[in-house]
Amino acid sequence: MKKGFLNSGKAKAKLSKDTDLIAGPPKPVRPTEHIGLRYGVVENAGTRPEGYETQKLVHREIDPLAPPEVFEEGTTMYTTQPSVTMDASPAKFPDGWTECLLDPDVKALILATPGFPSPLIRPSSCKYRLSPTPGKGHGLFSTYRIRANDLIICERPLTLVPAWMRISVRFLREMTDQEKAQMQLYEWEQQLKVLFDRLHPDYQAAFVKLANSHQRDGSGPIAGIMRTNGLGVKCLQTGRYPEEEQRKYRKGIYTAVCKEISRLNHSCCPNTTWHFDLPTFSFQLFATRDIAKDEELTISYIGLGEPAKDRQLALEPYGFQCTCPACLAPSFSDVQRASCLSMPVPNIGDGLIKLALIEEAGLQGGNTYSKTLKIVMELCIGAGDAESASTYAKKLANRVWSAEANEARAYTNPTAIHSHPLWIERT
Ligand SMILES: C[S@@+](CC[C@H](N)C(=O)[O-])C[C@H]1O[C@@H](n2cnc3c(N)ncnc32)[C@H](O)[C@@H]1O
Repeated sequence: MKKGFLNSGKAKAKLSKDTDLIAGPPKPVRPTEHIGLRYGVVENAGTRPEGYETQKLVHREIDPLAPPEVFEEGTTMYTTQPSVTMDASPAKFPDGWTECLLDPDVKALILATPGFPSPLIRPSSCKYRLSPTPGKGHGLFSTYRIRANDLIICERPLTLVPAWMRISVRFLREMTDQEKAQMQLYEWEQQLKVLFDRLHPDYQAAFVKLANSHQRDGSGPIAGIMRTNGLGVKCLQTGRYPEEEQRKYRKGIYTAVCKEISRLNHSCCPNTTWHFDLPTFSFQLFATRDIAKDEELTISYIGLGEPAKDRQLALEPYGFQCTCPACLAPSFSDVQRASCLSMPVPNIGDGLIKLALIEEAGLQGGNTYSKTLKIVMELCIGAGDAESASTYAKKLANRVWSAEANEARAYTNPTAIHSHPLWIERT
């Protein structure tokens, strides 16, 4: 679409879904940092202090192809990705699309991704069902035996929004911190409502069916569902935020809600893991070990290296007590986890022991397992054993979700190992 097109009568008559909106306050308001989101039961949740003025957001239609530098600092953009026409329906576009709230430079990054938007990579068949699960609401269960590394689900999220956002709130002098936090949640909901209204009715229906563990902390209904079901997307970093701010405030990280994958319950020994694939703009869910028919599929909502009591603390916003095997036997599993994850790998034998111990702890979906496989592969190269090195490269390459898989793909046969820098160095 050409610049200026949006002002033409033709454009107004035929508003297409690739017409983006930007949101911003009517006059400059000093942006405020998140005070920190509360959860659980918050007193006076959802009430607005007397005299509080709701921020009126101004939405403007813009040229969807406008470069990021034309936007004012602090502008966020409502955009549909991949872009579809107004009459798009899930039946016509089974790959689906996502309603996004993006920083303009992140939208530019998505559009510049080689291959974007590629069609979804579909698993050979549907291997799961949604069923009630005692004490956990609903969950996903396998309908077939699933093998380790198999792709189980591939889906585009319904929504994608920043995990951290500048939210303009006109604070009154007498407001307490609690009230300020409540007003941020209130204003956030107003912005999310615009996004929700852009969803296709079928997607809206799927969204409102999802769990909400934030019903008594002042989160609006849309924010509550996002806080309960959002999966983190870290690959949309544009270098705008320093690393420290990314870690501390989750700046530059996005959170996405899915119709299917958001139905997965948590386990500290999960049997699946997921990865966001930018070219297809989709989440891919993989089995991290063999899964029996009718077993519940689980992911981890949190980091798994910490002791059970810290993990439970991190799970508090989700409002449940974890009863996975590791949490039921913390005195054993805390030691088991800490020792296998920190075990040094001076030789191939120790590497193989470490891999077996990580499997025993149920942590084979994690980074430490991939990193150990890589070290074992490199130790095999050092020992001049191209055959074994390629076997471990193959295992690594099959772990599509891991950061190391891409590089390993080049070394999955013994001849290719001869082109590995470490092999060249030793010969
Ligand atoms: C992302 S949703 C998962 C799907 C949800 N069970 C449903 O019915 O749609 C997260 C919510 O599921 C429940 N949940 C997830 N894992 C659980 C677990 N291990 N034990 C108990 N409840 C769990 C909690 O209520 C949590 O807030």
